[in-house]
Amino acid sequence: MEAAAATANSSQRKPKRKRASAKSDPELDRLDSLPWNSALPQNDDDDAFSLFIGSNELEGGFLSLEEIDEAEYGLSIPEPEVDKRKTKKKKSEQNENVKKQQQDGVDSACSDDTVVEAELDESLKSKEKKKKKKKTKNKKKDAREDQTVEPSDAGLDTNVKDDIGEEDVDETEFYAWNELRLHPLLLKAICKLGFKEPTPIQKACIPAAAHQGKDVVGAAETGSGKTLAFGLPILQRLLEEREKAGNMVGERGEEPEKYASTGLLRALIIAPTRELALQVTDHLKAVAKHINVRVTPIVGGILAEKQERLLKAKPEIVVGTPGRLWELMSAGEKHLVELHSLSFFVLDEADRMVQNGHFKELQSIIDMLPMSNNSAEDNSQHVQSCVTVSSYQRKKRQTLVFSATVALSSDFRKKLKRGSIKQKQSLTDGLNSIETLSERAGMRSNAAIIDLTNPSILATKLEESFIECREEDKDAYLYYILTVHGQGRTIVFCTSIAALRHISSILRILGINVWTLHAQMQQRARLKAMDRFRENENGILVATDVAARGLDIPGVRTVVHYQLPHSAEVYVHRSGRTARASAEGCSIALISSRDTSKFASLCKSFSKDNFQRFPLENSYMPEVLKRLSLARQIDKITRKDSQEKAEKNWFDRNSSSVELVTESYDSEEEQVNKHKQMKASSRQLKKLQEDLKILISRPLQSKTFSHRYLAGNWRYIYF
Ligand SMILES: Nc1ncnc2c1ncn2[C@@H]1O[C@H](COP(=O)(O)OP(=O)(O)OP(=O)(O)O)[C@@H](O)[C@H]1O
Repeated sequence: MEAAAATANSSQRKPKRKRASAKSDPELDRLDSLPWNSALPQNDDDDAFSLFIGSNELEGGFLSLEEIDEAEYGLSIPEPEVDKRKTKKKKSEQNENVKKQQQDGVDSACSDDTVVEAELDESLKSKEKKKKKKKTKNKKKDAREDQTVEPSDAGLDTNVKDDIGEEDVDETEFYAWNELRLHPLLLKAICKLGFKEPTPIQKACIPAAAHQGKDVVGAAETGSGKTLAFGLPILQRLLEEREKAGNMVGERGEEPEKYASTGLLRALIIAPTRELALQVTDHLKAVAKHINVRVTPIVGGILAEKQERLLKAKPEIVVGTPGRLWELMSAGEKHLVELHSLSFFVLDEADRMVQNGHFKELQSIIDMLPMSNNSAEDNSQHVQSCVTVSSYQRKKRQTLVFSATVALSSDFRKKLKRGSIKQKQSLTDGLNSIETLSERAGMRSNAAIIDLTNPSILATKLEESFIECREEDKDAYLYYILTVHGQGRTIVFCTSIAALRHISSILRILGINVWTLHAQMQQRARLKAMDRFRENENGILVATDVAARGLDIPGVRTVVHYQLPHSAEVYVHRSGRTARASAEGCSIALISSRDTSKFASLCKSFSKDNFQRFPLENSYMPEVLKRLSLARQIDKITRKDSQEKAEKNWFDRNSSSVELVTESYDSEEEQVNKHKQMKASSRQLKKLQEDLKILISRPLQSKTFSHRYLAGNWRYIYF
């Protein structure tokens, strides 16, 4: 049953439902017969001065944010500190202007904020007065209803008193969201987050996913807001169900549970890494701030008891990694296997999950989803829990697949039309793995396929550059970038943990504090590194590609490819950690002779003949190389010492475990020599450390300057 998506601001006309050819559902018929009652005050007299300032009237317009909150949800957003009369006048002029535009057929969603001062005629004023009286009456009536209709467990927090901070919120800045017809409580959170307009991927995906009930395949550059492009439709659907249930309860005085059962898993979002799953959770919680929806991460590294406790709370939305999710689902975790009420199945960074071996787990998870092309009744036969799933909660499940680099074959839609894939279909049957997963997840042939990736796929404001150098000098050029160029947060990407360990050790010896992130770290250490990096606005994170995908850390100004990645996709995701949400950012690749072929294919895959050279000031390099020479010697000695200590400890540990009495087989003379060597190297280490300390105590100066004290004043002498 393709139920028409109701909107929070619908017009009086009840949306017509498109009835599927299948036999009708008495329950749905009963629901259909009920009078449709939008959640917002209606203006009965059609020619009344419209309060709507959003999309065209046929679809129902929008109240402005503060009118919704005041009129409907008992929220008081204080007017900005300006002359109230003027604001009122400006607003009614705005609405008058919009009404005029609507009559001219102009889409008022893009109504011009600088409304021309129009003369407000007497009739409008009298309508305004009548409207005001009616609105107050409505408000009282709705407030009464609110008490009876919206009980707290329906999840709408109707008495949110939110300090949006009137001085910094000009509601006219948020009109761009009107066209997406999102619920006021979502708009409220968006407004508070300061998101002035939807990003292109959100504009393109939300109508299809939230109001047309479609499956979506979305691809857009990194940092373009894909998380909310799938997150907002999920929350919108839950709010609409609850609101509809609330209206029904108002009409019939029954329990809301009957219409909008809570405690069911409604959305399952799968992300490739723990960090990304936690980040998606945070983003969703931020926009779900004013509604009672539980969003829970299911990732490795969280204690099993904690995980069980979280699931016992029966979250409506679960965000997890494939491994951990499958581990719990295959163990029969109740909340995760009762999927009959699932309305959304989301794959975030879908191609990454396929690449790094999660394909099997993903397929197993998908194979547990009830087949989405059954009618509502068939699903109900699979209901294992005692809680019935209301008829509109049994709407078709929507599948949303997102990434910055989703590669779809041109005839993907045709393949979808071919009907569901044979269970054992191998990957070689003309479907790539994303398409296979999408089809197995029940993606329908009318899916909205939205690819906003620009030819280079990279963020528009990303400056890409490279530095050519010797492999052994990469650490020196990295030191230069961090000390001379460095501004804001920097992420340094390596492909190997050995390289990561080398440069993080060198940088620490040079007095630069770095955090590291790689797959061999314990979960707790990884999360701590991420937190510290986020806390420090000039933080430096040295990471392997585990951090490449999806991580959204604000203020990352520079990405350094210390070692080039193995694929163009990984390069895109690495570089996408900066220049997010239309911010500026730069990515710098260190290219040695080993990297030339990889670099050439990278340039080819982005159809770029070459990246721009990074504007290096070579005059700094002599000083830089001097410091690096000392640092490398110190690193070599300390590494050798720690290796010898580790070997000795290992030997002692193992010999004591087998009660073997150990004695040194070195001769007296050898032992004396060893001791002398140790003394010499510790003296050398001390000397090197002192020399380096003097060097780094001075700011890094370019070699072209020589400071001389002359006749009581400083004068620079150029060589
Ligand atoms: N409409 C918006 N206006 C401004 N900022 C937004 C908007 N939507 C999301 N953001 C912010 O933009 C940043 C990037 O969002 P998000 O992580 O969803 O991008 P993404 O496309 O998923 O990136 P990636 O491909 O790296 O996963 C986040 O900090 C998010 O809070």
